[in-house]
Amino acid sequence: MPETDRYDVVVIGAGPGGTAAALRAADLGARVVVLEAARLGGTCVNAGCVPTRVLARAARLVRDARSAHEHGVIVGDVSVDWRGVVDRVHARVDEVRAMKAEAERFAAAGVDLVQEGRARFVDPHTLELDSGRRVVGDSILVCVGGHARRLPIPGAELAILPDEVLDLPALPDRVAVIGGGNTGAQVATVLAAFGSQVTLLDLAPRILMASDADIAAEVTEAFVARGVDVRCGIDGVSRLERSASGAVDLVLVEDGAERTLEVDGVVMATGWPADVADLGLEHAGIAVERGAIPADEYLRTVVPHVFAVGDANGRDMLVQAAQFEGEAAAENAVLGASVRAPHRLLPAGGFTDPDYAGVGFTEAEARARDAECVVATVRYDALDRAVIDDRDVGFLKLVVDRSRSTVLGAHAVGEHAVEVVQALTTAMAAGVRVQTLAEVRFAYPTYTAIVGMAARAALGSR
Ligand SMILES: Cc1cc2nc3c(=O)[nH]c(=O)nc-3n(C[C@H](O)[C@H](O)[C@H](O)COP(=O)(O)OP(=O)(O)OC[C@H]3O[C@@H](n4cnc5c(N)ncnc54)[C@H](O)[C@@H]3O)c2cc1C
Ligand SMILES: NC(=O)c1ccc[n+]([C@@H]2O[C@H](COP(=O)([O-])OP(=O)(O)OC[C@H]3O[C@@H](n4cnc5c(N)ncnc54)[C@H](O)[C@@H]3O)[C@@H](O)[C@H]2O)c1
Repeated sequence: MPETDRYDVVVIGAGPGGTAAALRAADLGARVVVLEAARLGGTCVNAGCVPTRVLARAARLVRDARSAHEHGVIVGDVSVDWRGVVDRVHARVDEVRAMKAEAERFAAAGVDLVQEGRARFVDPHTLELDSGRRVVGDSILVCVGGHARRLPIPGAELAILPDEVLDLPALPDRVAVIGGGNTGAQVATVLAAFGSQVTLLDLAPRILMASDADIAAEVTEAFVARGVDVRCGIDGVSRLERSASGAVDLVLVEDGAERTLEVDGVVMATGWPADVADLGLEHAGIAVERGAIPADEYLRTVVPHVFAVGDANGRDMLVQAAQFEGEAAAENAVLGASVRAPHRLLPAGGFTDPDYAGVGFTEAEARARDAECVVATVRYDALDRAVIDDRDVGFLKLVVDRSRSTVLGAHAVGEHAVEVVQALTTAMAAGVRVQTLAEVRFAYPTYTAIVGMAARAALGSR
């Protein structure tokens, strides 16, 4: 007979969502176990945010080294040692993993950690691991995250997924990135900075569909200025074929006509379905919809003692959302449903070049609610610090209500755009009025000074 353990709360997955959930549930006095099939930390640390940030930093270094002569600094020829870049990524990931020390934090909180393979439901309260061990929970928090989607097209095996970029033996001379969401845009930025000729393809009419439309337009313009071929609104990618020269022929349909693009590599960044294929959700009575586990505002699935958190529920696929949802679900599981998602303020940003970020309503969302809302945009070329640094591409757009008192949304592109939006998120969380933001004295010369400029513009413009 396999061993069976009983817990108040069983957490599946130790990414940002599962880690936050387990620690919160333990904090509330529950007996908690975390089941993790792979490395602690989940997508974020091991394959997502952290490696992407290290690559983004290397890409900036290339850019800055190439333009150093404009500042009177002579650097000489700049080239990329791809193996060196990859080694650096792995080293930084290990450093961040060590810093996060989930196992130690679980032990200190009295949370059991079981790493005996993948967990799957055998009934609504019981999970079985690859080892055969069974774990029973009063509540089960499904924090399994997701994975990159491989398009179901002939020759798909000739493409790589975003986390496989680091496995490339060398940088491709010509590369097609399919999908211009946050992931595809970041992959495009990095490969372009490292010298690849990048074509970015998307079915959607523009890249970064989740962002404010002006953000997408500005990032697109910057990409094009750097030689990235951005092709949105394509009808589809039909197939990939190995060409006679050993390259890959990517066959796409654009404006109704079939075209072939010869490239040396293809990266598919076309979506992020939940990791549910082998989770046995059918044994718990839960159906998957559009690649995710449906959950209500309290993060409960159709089975009330089973919660779906983070990327697994397919809503806001961000670390900050997963952590918030993990804590909320833990409280709802232990204390009874009272904490709701989604979150009112969820800043998000992408580390392309230039950076972009947003919080709150986009202009389109705000106008759909009230066409008379006020929008003020200040461009980086009016910001002293951006001009001083020669980083004057970008803008901050502030969306405020028609009475010009409340910030409804903020969207920025440009150097340190994510930090600029973060500053506004803090103000929005504190309910700071536009008038107050306009009166704040910002240190000179700083990027965040643009917050005061935009607030003053919002008060002045009709
Ligand atoms: C390239 C890339 C860059 C990103 N950059 C950012 C960024 O800059 N900022 C940001 O906020 N977000 C970013 N994200 C998104 C972010 O990584 C995710 O939103 C976040 O990791 C979701 O956390 P999670 O806990 O829901 O899932 P995950 O982090 O995916 O963790 C899920 C865990 O569950 C485990 N698991 C899965 N199935 C089982 C099973 N059956 N049994 C046991 N264990 C299982 C997995 O091994 C994994 O450890 C990025 C994503 C990608 C792909
Ligand atoms: N910096 C960050 O915060 C960050 C970075 C990466 C990912 N993420 C999150 O992870 C999640 C997944 O992001 P993602 O970019 O991998 O996926 P996504 O679903 O956000 O974007 C996929 C893109 O691929 C396009 N696409 C789909 N099928 C296609 C096809 N056949 N041909 C051409 N284009 C096609 C879609 O139109 C879409 O623009 C998102 O929620 C994102 O917010 C966040």
